[in-house]
Amino acid sequence: MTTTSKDTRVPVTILTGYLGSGKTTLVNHILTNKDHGKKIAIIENEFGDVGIDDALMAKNTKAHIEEEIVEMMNGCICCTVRQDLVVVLNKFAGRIASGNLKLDCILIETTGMADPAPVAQTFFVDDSVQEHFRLDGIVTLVDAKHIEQHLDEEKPEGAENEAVEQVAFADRMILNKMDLVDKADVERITARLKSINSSAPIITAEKSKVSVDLVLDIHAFDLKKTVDMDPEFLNTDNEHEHDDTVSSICVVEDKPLDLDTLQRWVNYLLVNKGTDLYRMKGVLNVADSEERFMFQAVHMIFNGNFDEPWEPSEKRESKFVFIGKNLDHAELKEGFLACIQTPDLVAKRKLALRFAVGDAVECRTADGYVPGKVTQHLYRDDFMPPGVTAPYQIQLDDGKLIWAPEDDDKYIRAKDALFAEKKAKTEA
Ligand SMILES: Nc1nc2c(ncn2[C@@H]2O[C@H](COP(=O)(O)OP(=O)(O)OP(=O)(O)O)[C@@H](O)[C@H]2O)c(=O)[nH]1
Repeated sequence: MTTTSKDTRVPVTILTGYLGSGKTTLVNHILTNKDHGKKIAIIENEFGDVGIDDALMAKNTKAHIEEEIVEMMNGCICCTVRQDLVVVLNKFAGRIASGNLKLDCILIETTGMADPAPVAQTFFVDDSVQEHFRLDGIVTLVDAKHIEQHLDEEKPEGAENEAVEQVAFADRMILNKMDLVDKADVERITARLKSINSSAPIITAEKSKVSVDLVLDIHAFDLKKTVDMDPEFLNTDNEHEHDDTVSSICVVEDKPLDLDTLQRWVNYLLVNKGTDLYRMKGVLNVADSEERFMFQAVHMIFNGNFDEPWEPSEKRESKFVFIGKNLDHAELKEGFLACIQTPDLVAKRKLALRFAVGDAVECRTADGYVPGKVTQHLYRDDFMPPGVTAPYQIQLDDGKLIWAPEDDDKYIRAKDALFAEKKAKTEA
């Protein structure tokens, strides 16, 4: 079947792009932008065993989705769950045929590790899918900061480079994260993308903000062009192989995590493992917080914040997904579990502090350093931000109770430190 102006089949967009390139951000943008007036169904696919994208989707986004959103988890859409895609599409077709659903388009968000070709193939080899749906275009998100690393990656014998495939099969590319690169980078990357795929227009964007008309219902997929590029495109026996040095690990844990320990550990990972750790995502249950901690990292770039409160009906548990190359699963799991706030961990944190309860100290206040005594370790009150504990509570000599945000001389130091310092200098 070919596309004609009378074609009433529902257009389907395949949204692809490497891990962390901004696909979910684009879906959020489309769903919260009401101006396009389109009724859109989203089909989501996640690489790991644990679904996180649904939780990462903003509440206001969800309000626009109604019941159409479908999340398909556990695996890769281009391999194991391809048949599930056919089932979901046929379910939509049934609802449309019975008048229960009217859709202007469908958006399939693939995993960052998916090869878009086998997903696109579904629209030409499955009769029922072909009858009701038309592949409108493959839109590839490109992370301007990290794409070169992924295009350059040497792959094991026989394995495909997914980042290259995603660029090669694109009908349109969105060169995203413009805020993280300069003009020279953009020129170099654009030339590189064009050398792989000269026909797909490249749109630059920040935070995946592009006009919806440039992405949906664009009539961009061209079967002839695709078969010319890849003569095996329609061959259903053509197996593709992923690079199995890239893997994912998911950890789910219901005991609350210690924010301070978690931050130190994540910092360690970003600094020491950021090259091979392509992606981290988490929805975390942090001790002393009624709000969920939402967590995202792409290589060394990290975003994390407390978000909406846990719903009363929601299970307070942490879900953490890591995706990367040559990951040491046992080490990551152990590192994560070491962030659980146990009595031992709390005792260890107290032991690591420089001053004991009762020690005479000086604290920096608006009036300079003021003397006082440590009254409590790991202090917390309701006025403090979620999850945060201060290393010390101190009673100043005038009776006032304050807390020190860090165990650092900038905030708290030994009593008479300045005097001792001056004395040492004079003696020297
Ligand atoms: N600095 C910057 N960050 C961005 C931009 N667009 C998206 N991000 C951030 O990049 C991270 C990944 O974005 P997502 O939209 O979740 O990426 P994704 O492609 O859906 O990720 P996967 O589904 O894991 O492959 C998030 O922390 C986003 O906030 C951008 O233009 N600039």
